[in-house]
Amino acid sequence: MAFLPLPSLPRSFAAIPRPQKCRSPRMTTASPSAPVKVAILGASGYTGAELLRILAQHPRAQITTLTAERSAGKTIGQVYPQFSYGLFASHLPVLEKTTDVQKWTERADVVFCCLPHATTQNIIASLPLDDGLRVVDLSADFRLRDVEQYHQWYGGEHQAQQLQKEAVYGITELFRDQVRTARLVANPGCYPTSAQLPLIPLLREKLILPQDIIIDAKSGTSGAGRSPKVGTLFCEVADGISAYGVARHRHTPEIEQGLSEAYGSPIRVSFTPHLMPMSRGILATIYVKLAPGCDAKTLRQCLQRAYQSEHFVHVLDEGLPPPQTRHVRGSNNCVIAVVDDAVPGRAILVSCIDNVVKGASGQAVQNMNVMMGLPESMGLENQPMFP
Ligand SMILES: NC(=O)C1=CN([C@@H]2O[C@H](COP(=O)(O)OP(=O)(O)OC[C@H]3O[C@@H](n4cnc5c(N)ncnc54)[C@H](OP(=O)(O)O)[C@@H]3O)[C@@H](O)[C@H]2O)C=CC1
Ligand SMILES: CC(=O)N[C@@H](CCC(=O)OP(=O)(O)O)C(=O)O
Repeated sequence: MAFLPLPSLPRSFAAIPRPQKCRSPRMTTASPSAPVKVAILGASGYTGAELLRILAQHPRAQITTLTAERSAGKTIGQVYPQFSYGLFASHLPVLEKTTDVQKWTERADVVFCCLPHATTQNIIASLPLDDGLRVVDLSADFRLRDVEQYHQWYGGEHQAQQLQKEAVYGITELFRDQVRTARLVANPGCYPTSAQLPLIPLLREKLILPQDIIIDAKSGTSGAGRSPKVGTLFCEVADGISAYGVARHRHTPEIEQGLSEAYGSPIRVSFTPHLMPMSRGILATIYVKLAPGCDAKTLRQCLQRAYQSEHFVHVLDEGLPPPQTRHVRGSNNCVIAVVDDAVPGRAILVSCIDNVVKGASGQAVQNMNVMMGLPESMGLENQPMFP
């Protein structure tokens, strides 16, 4: 987070990309060395808290607004004691109500929206996007472009259908050019990030068949958010593992949308999420059918080519043990392994992320960096926490 004096200006900051349809971009009037003013809506939730942890180390971000619902009026240190110490804490504003839009948008260049699904679309529709405000939405409200599909999976009419069509889907490595000029980025879901990073390059190059893709994924309980629910109580989660949303999880259409666009025709997948007795992490084990003439080596080489210049996506060499959640914990990394299945004609991909970092707040900051013309890895250099 920015406490003056600010570090020297990154070269790329001189040419901040213009958002689409922007009438008066806020940052063009600011000095190039000015901090990027950030509002976090839903700061008292897990993804909001993770944004705070990341932005505390971001040299250009200045947090000007934090909002909450039940916790409005409190300091963030009263909600999360870890944020009550030191210089960082003394610069943080008190949590205010999200609904006071006029008041807080005047103090923001970028808004991170960490609110529950369905609540988000009304809030975002009321924001002055035409005035240059840039938004990264962490909820699912703007991820599905098809209005009918949204209705089918989330229920209710979408309240901002134009923005739903306009929003750019923000897996940064795969859609960087669109993210750069977007007014509204739909930050992907955690499971969809873990599945699409390995699958999309393979489907673009048609190295795997579009049929019979099976995604078996396991998540830590922070994925369910901080609001109390029976399903995430200690006794329900500890000492066991459970499948949930079997054959009907709302991330299925999100994954299918990305894979279908990559392949050029509709793809259906079998996707089963599981809840694990751990706080963070996603491990996705993905079973695919190889296109004629391909093997695990062909797939690995394709992924290594696709991600060779990327800071956060790492494709393991042959023979290395598959990634574990503890290898990415607290980092913005996605680590991928590719192996030949014992069954001829099939391969197995193992993909690992931290659900609240690359699966949510880390990717959101990565998108903000791209949108604001900052170095993409700024604030995201954290190494994984192990043990
Ligand atoms: N957790 C994860 O791993 C991921 C989550 N997401 C998505 O990001 C969003 C935030 O998730 P997460 O942080 O886990 O959720 P939490 O439940 O932990 O936090 C929700 C936040 O929204 C606020 N809030 C709740 N109801 C309302 C309301 N009616 N109006 C305004 N604010 C409200 C809460 O305030 P208060 O606490 O004060 O009531 C809290 O700050 C969700 O849409 C989620 O699906 C996306 C990817 C991964
Ligand atoms: C463990 C757990 O409950 N996970 C959440 C997914 C969290 C996430 O990435 O995404 P959304 O933004 O789409 O909520 C779930 O299954 O609904």
